[in-house]
Amino acid sequence: MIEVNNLSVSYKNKDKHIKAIETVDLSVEEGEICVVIGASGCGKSTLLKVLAGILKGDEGQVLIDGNEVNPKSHRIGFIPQNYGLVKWKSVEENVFLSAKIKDGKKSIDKDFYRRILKELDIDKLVKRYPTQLSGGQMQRVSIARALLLKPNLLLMDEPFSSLDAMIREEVQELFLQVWKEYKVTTLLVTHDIREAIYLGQKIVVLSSTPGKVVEVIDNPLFGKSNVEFNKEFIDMNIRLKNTLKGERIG
Ligand SMILES: Nc1ncnc2c1ncn2[C@@H]1O[C@H](COP(=O)(O)OP(=O)(O)OP(=O)(O)O)[C@@H](O)[C@H]1O
Repeated sequence: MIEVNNLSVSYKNKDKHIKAIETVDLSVEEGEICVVIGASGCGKSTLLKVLAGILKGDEGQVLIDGNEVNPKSHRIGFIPQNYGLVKWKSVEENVFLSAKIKDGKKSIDKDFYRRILKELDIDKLVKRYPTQLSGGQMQRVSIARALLLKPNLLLMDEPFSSLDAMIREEVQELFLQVWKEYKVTTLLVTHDIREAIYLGQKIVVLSSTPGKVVEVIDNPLFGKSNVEFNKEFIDMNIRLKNTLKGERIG
């Protein structure tokens, strides 16, 4: 279980002090997918970086199963917004990277590796380097790397944003399939309302900067495809839109 208690984070640049997140409380149950949605600049990436152990908060704490977050001891798969690929390593080496660091190359589940690469449609790109890939392809390599690690906690920062509509739906579905098999606790950040409704068992809405939690929704529409014209979906869409709009104005 992930617990974020009273978390505030700020950036200090020379004479400037930018508060990115203010007194955020949030919990994610074991095996749950929690989607965090909010306007651009509201602190979503900052929250994920603290959960990944890359950034420290000014106040508050982040606990994974009761222990302070520690990337060395916890198995955290992180898909950052800029994909986080190593430029001088091939696609294959990039995909192996996190699992290799954690467990050594010999322990990598090669069947799972082949399956993910095929389903993400990057199996023909394994010898290429990141500079030879499109944004959407780099995003899929980053997703493959995080999934191959078989993490206990998966942190995804707008992981499907560079994919075109058709591929996005396929990759979202693949993610749900893998999640159903491994039930990995997941925190996914997005500003796409449709994606939040499809992928979030729990949806947490953040206010505009500094990000505060304004609403937490247990989402009955989680994992349901082709529901865009159902009243329940339309109502949820309007509810989220209004909360986000209200927060931007307020
Ligand atoms: N390194 C930094 N130094 C100073 N300010 C920063 C830094 N990184 C982020 N910020 C500021 O902190 C706030 C939160 O940024 P963050 O990237 O977490 O937002 P976000 O919700 O992920 O945005 P987006 O949806 O556009 O990716 C913003 O006001 C941003 O300008």
